[in-house]
Amino acid sequence: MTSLDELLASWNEKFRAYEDGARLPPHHDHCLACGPDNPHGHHLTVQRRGDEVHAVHVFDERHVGAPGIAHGGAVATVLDDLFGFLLYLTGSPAVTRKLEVRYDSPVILGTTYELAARVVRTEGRKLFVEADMSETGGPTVAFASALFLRVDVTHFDQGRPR
Ligand SMILES: CCCCCCCC/C=C\CCCCCCCC(=O)SCCNC(=O)CCNC(=O)[C@H](O)C(C)(C)COP(=O)(O)OP(=O)(O)OC[C@H]1O[C@@H](n2cnc3c(N)ncnc32)[C@H](O)[C@@H]1OP(=O)(O)O
Repeated sequence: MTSLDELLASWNEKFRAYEDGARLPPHHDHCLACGPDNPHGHHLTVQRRGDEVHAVHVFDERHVGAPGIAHGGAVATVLDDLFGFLLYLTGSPAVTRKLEVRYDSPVILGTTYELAARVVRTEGRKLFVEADMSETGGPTVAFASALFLRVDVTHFDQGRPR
């Protein structure tokens, strides 16, 4: 498991300019949504596309809610984490203060979905963000809006083992 000190050391490396189309780094190796070393995770991979971040994702049996359908919490996890990749573009860490998810249609396990997220407005520390998810060329199956608040690095010290 990556220690907090290792994460802090990687801070500057992660918050740098990324070329259009570049794959963005996971928040850390065990992040529930994007960490490659989390066996329960979604292993989300995300690219910068202009001012947006994009992902292609398939939910599997580990994230089942009703049979054959992704759990709503799993869908929210992925959308929330996708917002976390916008922070690489805005240049500073922030955390979710409020998240609202609209579930338009069931998200089917084993189906490929495309996700896109963007910042719609900033006001001081506040980032207002939106994301949508659909099959290629299809209608939106889930839409999320959120308020993220910029925090400084001491915020993450709260997770240090006591
Ligand atoms: C150490 C290194 C680590 C490096 C790792 C690698 C890179 C990682 C990069 C980035 C990491 C993020 C990865 C993303 C992962 C996905 C996202 C998550 O899962 S995040 C986890 C879930 N979220 C929380 O755990 C937050 C818990 N909440 C808090 O800690 C506090 O509430 C906090 C810090 C967010 C805010 O607390 P306050 O006391 O500073 O501020 P207040 O009182 O809430 O208000 C600030 C402003 O916001 C407005 N506000 C609050 N709620 C609002 C609402 N619902 N609508 C509109 N405005 C609202 C308020 O009215 C106020 O506005 P006015 O400044 O007065 O203008």
